[in-house]
Amino acid sequence: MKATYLEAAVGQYLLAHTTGPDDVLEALAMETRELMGDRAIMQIAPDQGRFLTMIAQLTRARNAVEVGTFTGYSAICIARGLTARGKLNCFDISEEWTSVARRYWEKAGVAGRIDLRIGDAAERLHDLPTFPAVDLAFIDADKENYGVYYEIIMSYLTPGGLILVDNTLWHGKVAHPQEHDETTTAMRAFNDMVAADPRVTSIMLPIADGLTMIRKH
Ligand SMILES: C[S@@+](CC[C@H](N)C(=O)[O-])C[C@H]1O[C@@H](n2cnc3c(N)ncnc32)[C@H](O)[C@@H]1O
Repeated sequence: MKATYLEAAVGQYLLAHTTGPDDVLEALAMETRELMGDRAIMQIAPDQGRFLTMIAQLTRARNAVEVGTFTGYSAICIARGLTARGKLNCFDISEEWTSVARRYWEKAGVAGRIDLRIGDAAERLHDLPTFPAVDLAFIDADKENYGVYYEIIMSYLTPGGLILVDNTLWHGKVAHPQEHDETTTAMRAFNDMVAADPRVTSIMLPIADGLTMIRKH
């Protein structure tokens, strides 16, 4: 369970009362555990996946961006929620991990709506076309660079567009000033920056490891 700040029974209850993943996502989660071992923890949780699809549907998103794709679970969830001719541009540094993603995108029937760019997202995000504007983004990569990705995506984001950011509670450590490790400090700085950003309205949701939803004015 990713919501480590919740009592385990409450976390299990919450998952049991959320529409679960389909067979393709279940198989992807299983293969990711088999291939990646401990690294499989990087995959988003099933309730987050459900949330991403719903948000894409509710916002009628057409042009989405994902930073941090890994084996492709969140990308499937976003792509499934896009409008009929919607596109998702994914960014990741790993050919190896995203080769699994490509296989599962085919199985999920969403390969045709996803473009994957391999390389450092801080550089590759600048390759995005300026039209159509981005209306939905998901940031789930190296935490120390969240601020960089946020600023680049903001420059492509349409007014009213949404950025969703994963791991913003960072196991609850951001709320404890005695925690000073590099990632906690980076995540705290990112959260403070978003909360003070006059360009946006934001809400931090206790879903999985913390998911912040940010709407550009
Ligand atoms: C937490 S995982 C993403 C999990 C994914 N969203 C899912 O649903 O399975 C983080 C990913 O960010 C990628 N990453 C790390 N640093 C990066 C960078 N500088 N640019 C692009 N991707 C990066 C890693 O290769 C890894 O696949």
